[in-house]
Amino acid sequence: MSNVTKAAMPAVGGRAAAKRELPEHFKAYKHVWVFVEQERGQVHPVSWELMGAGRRLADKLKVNLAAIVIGPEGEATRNAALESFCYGADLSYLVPDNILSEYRNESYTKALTELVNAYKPEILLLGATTLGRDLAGSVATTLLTGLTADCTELDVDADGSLAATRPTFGGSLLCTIYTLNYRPQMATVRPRVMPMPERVERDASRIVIHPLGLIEDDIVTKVLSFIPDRDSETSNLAYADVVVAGGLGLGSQDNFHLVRQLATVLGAEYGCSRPLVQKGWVSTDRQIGQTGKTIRPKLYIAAGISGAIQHRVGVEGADLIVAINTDKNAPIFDFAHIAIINDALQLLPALTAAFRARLLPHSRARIAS
Ligand SMILES: Cc1cc2nc3c(=O)[nH]c(=O)nc-3n(C[C@H](O)[C@H](O)[C@H](O)COP(=O)(O)OP(=O)(O)OC[C@H]3O[C@@H](n4cnc5c(N)ncnc54)[C@H](O)[C@@H]3O)c2cc1C
Repeated sequence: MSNVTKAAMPAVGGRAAAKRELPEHFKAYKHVWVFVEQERGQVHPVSWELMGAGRRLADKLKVNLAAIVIGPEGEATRNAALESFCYGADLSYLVPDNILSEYRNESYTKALTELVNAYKPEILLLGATTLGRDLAGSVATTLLTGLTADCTELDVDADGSLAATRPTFGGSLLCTIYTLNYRPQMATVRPRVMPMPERVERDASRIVIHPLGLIEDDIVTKVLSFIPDRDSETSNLAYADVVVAGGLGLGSQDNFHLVRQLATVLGAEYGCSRPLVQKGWVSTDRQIGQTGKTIRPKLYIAAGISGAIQHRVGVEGADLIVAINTDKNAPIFDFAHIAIINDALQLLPALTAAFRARLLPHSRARIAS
């Protein structure tokens, strides 16, 4: 509704023609906010990644960066607010209330929209996690403002507008989306898309505690108990230092064990391209790419993966990409740092044996000492 893409702009006048003067009541909207996502006392690292991105935007706009911490009363919620200063916050808005113990859309939407209406940020960023996506959508529709989901780049234009860039047309194009005439300008970013800023020990400078005027009877949803997903803790793919992945070039589900074996020897996580998930060879949480996980490992080994754009966007933040492919013209060689033109079915077991011979004596020595 309120979002304008470059592609949809009128030919004459460009974006400037689509921008009207901000309505008077939006002119007071200032500063950049990052929603600090925490559940059961654990802050999701995407929140700190967003603090890094938010800091850059706030510096460009010469405004403050605020961390938004919503959760139950107690140390964990307060610690999340304190920690936000170490990742660059100038101030933190804290809504501590036991009604917020478990995430529920109604109570969190109420808390965040109340904060926005009271303190008026011009930019509001959230992680594109399950919780963040749910919350961002309902906050944007409640506030009747624009939301750009799954951004890969955030910047500020010369006129101070948020330029939120994301893949479109199945990842083959990037489009930059503006929320010109509404506030706040909202965006979500997936974990690992933005680099993690360095943590610098800093004292809390300013915490604003905002009381939430909500009682349990006002909330329709009740949380009876929390049962973690059996598989939710099995993969740390997005945050792994070393990732080994396989694609259709492996030829069969049975051959995927070659990827797992190398990953085990390297102490790495394993992943795959989308077709392997679609074929049911590998579980969904292992998919890497635009519609899977974004990774930023120190080392990424891709075996039998062609390097389609939708895969590339999920891996190009890796420090070192080693690609194994039989086709010397495979697109993955356009962005891999080391290209190995070879049969993955032969090379993967050879690499596993070589690393096992080199690494295992060291780990045995470490265990013994
Ligand atoms: C909206 C949308 C979203 C998508 N999201 C994602 C996503 O998140 N992640 C993703 O990965 N894809 C995604 N895709 C799919 C993507 O476009 C590609 O189809 C997919 O990445 C291809 O997977 P692949 O590289 O495993 O297979 P292929 O493209 O078939 O490539 C197989 C490669 O293996 C090589 N090969 C063959 N035999 C061997 C061998 N013995 N040894 C070594 N190499 C060999 C071949 O030369 C080839 O390069 C998406 C597509 C769309 C339209």
